Amino acid sequence: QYGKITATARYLPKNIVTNDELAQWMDTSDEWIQSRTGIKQRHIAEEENTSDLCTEVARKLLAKAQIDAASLDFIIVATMSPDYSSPSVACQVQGRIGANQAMAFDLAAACAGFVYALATGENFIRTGLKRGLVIGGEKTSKLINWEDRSTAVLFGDGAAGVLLEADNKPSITRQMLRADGERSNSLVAGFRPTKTKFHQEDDQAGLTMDGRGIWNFALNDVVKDLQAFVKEEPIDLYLFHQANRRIIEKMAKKLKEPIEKFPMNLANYGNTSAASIPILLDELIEAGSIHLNGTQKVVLTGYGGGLAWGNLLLEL
Ligand SMILES: O=C(O)C1CCN(c2ccc(-c3cc(CO)ccc3Cl)cn2)CC1
Repeated sequence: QYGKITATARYLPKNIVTNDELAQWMDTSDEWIQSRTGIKQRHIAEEENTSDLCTEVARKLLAKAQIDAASLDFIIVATMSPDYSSPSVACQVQGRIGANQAMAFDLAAACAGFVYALATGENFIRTGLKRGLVIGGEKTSKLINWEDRSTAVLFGDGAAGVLLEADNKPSITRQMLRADGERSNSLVAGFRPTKTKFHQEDDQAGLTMDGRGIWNFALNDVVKDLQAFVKEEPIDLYLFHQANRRIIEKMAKKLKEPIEKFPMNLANYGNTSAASIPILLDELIEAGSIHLNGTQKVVLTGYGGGLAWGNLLLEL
């Protein structure tokens, strides 16, 4: 048996912050942000934390699929911004929706997290589990250094995910998961300093990113592996992690594929890290661009902090 995506859902915190709003108290401008990133606005959670965003997604998935939480075998949450080290976000979701038969754990692969998590869910189904949730959820707004205009304007909060169920036909037909820890300082966030009787460390400044380094990684390593991954196979849609419009345009050019195959919604959400691909997937299904009738070849590509990156080939 194989995994089949049978429902998708997204949840965005209600507070929308426009570029102009940021420009009121940060030395930036709508013109700079839009021209360099393609971002126009982002959702920033207030009292809601990552577990709240992911719980809303789980509730929507159960309602859409008309299934009972107790019928779930697993819940995997991909996040770089969990509420706690323990309990995991996945366990918090499991308890809040009453999925008392589901094992549950978080997966940390930053912006490649959803691709890693969906591959992991697929592998559980191929080894016998029947049904589970795979969710990407972030509140990176709590990790960001809001004094650093080079990163604070890029990120947004949000969550989205899929219901994955056993089916006798394969639809996630190829996986490629990669990492390069030698470039782990390319995107750093969430350090917990030791402050004990035995050892004391200073706080770190909040999220830092080597933009140039990740830019080159995306255009070189990610593109090269993607070419090997798709080989000569005709692909209908490429759902890329929504980090930056200009980067995606350059990657499409290097792949010699028309930009129409690379849908982008980052104007509305900014970079939502592990949530960006499932938010895009849910919007495309809602808009009818993806029909879920097994006729389309869709590649999901996550890439970012770790460095971690990965591709999945879906026949949706
Ligand atoms: O134009 C400029 O000056 C700047 C140049 C640097 N930029 C970047 C660079 C890298 C990323 C990025 C981030 C992640 C993390 O999710 C993953 C993947 C990527 Cl490609 C996003 N923006 C912004 C505009």
